[in-house]
Amino acid sequence: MTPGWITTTLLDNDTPGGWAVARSREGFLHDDNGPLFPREWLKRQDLSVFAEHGIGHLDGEPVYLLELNAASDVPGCSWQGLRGFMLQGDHTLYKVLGYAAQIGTWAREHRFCGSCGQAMAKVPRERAMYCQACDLRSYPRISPSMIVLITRGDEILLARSPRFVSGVYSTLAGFAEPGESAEDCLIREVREEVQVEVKNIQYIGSQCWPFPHSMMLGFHAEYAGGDIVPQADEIEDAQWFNIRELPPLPASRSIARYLIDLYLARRLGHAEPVLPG
Ligand SMILES: NC(=O)C1=CN([C@@H]2O[C@H](COP(=O)(O)OP(=O)(O)OC[C@H]3O[C@@H](n4cnc5c(N)ncnc54)[C@H](O)[C@@H]3O)[C@@H](O)[C@H]2O)C=CC1
Ligand SMILES: [Mg+2]
Ligand SMILES: [Zn+2]
Repeated sequence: MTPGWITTTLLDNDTPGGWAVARSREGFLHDDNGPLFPREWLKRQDLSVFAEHGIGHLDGEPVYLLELNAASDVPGCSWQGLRGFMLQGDHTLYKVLGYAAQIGTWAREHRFCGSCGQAMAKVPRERAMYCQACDLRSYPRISPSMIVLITRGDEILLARSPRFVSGVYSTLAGFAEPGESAEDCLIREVREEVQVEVKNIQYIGSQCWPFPHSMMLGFHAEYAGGDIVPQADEIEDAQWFNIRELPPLPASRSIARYLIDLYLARRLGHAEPVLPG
């Protein structure tokens, strides 16, 4: 048995047993033991199953996703969105659910060929959908996004979007566009969002962000010039904050929070945090 969570495409839906998670628009089903259920038990519940996907092995046991048409009532269980599992509880289980969500969404959105419109079929032993007419394979979509902490000595640049929880400020982020390097994207996003120039861009680390399919690439950059001008509509407010007087910050498991905590630790001589993958 290999411990931990390993994704796979090798599972056969006709082989009984293993664990299963159930996902609807309301999130994942869970009870007091969490979101993993014995698969055969789950399939006996009154669920409207849209698709079933073998997704991986957890501590050597196969795990399947039951993608549902709608949330239904299962006695003793309730539904919780993926963000709730990200914020608290077992991080490995959150990784299982994050992968399940991305596979479920992608498979649902790639039932038909984007080129000719015919039905696509699952490719055996590969996470891909295939159109025979076009000889076209569609793989799960991952959207690279840059996220950057900009610093100026003891000050850090944080901003808030109108979508954030009230009071919370975070690092700047944005999606890569075709034709850009990671650095090009970072420089463009920072210019667009606050009209500031940066230098000494350093890659720090990455995080899968399955909301719905981002891959966050985290950077540190130093301020090089310009006065903050927040982008209309996108940025409600942006400010330089002294590291000793910070506003409410993003959730502790996010890479945004990690980039901030890492800089604080280095600046103040504290132990460095660990980035949850
Ligand atoms: N894990 C973390 O700590 C954080 C993650 N994020 C994530 O980073 C990503 C980018 O952040 P934002 O500032 O919202 O992006 P952004 O600054 O690029 O603005 C969002 C806009 O980008 C466009 N867009 C949406 N999906 C896209 C895609 N797949 N490719 C290209 N453009 C797209 C839309 O017009 C949308 O309104 C989001 O997924 C967000 O949830 C943002 C901050 C912290
Ligand atoms: Mg942004
Ligand atoms: Zn086609």
